[in-house]
Amino acid sequence: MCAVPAVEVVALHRDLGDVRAVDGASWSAEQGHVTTVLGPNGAGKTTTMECLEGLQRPTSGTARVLDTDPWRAPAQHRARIGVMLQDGGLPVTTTARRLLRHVARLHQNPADVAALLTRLDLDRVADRSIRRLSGGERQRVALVAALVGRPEVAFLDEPTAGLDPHARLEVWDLISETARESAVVVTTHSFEEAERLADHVVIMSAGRVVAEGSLDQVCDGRPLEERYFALTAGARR
Ligand SMILES: Nc1ncnc2c1ncn2[C@@H]1O[C@H](COP(=O)(O)OP(=O)(O)OP(=O)(O)O)[C@@H](O)[C@H]1O
Repeated sequence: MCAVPAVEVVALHRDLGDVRAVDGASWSAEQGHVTTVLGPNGAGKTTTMECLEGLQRPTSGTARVLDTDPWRAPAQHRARIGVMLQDGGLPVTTTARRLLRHVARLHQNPADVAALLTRLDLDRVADRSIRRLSGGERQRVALVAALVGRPEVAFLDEPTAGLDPHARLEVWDLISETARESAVVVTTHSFEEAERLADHVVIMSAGRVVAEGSLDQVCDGRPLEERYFALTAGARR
């Protein structure tokens, strides 16, 4: 018997006005794996993620998460999913600690907020309003908010963009640990991040998937960076 993948995208199209943001993409992500999605600006990564998060409706094709259509999913489904959006999307008048305790209370079996704050070096700023945090601090709060409910699937849109090297290591460590029990899907522009984290790699270009597989399969004996440039040459839009 073949288990259904935690995340499945099949022939996904998404038109936004006269732009075909996603153009027939198909890929999947498994429980217990970090799947990294790479691709040039405008390749359709965020649009695909938003279809999987139930924030956008596919024009055609399917996006399924835990064998459920995210667009029509009930609240119980959403509680099983963690989402970190590219622009954070955090309320700014509350403190990180209050926000994260609130999010934790929405879940049945949350992780320990205090331990996560310490782990991501946020203790010092946790009682300050989010408005007064640095960009990198906010980003780590957004990551904790996505993971505190111990989601079965986590979608992390560029989780380490702009983080300092210490913070990046802490975040990579947390993502790898999370993936022991979940499916984690990470969009990134960092080859280093993909090489360190990925069990599975998807490369998108101009709305399509141009490569998918393990790092070894996608790289085929060459550096990821070299493969990426060869696969996406001329496709920026
Ligand atoms: N609301 C919108 N209306 C029209 N076009 C849009 C809209 N949102 C996104 N697009 C276009 O859809 C395409 C895919 O955008 P998307 O944000 O999915 O790319 P991306 O791969 O996430 O890029 P980046 O690496 O810059 O985050 C781009 O050409 C973008 O300009």
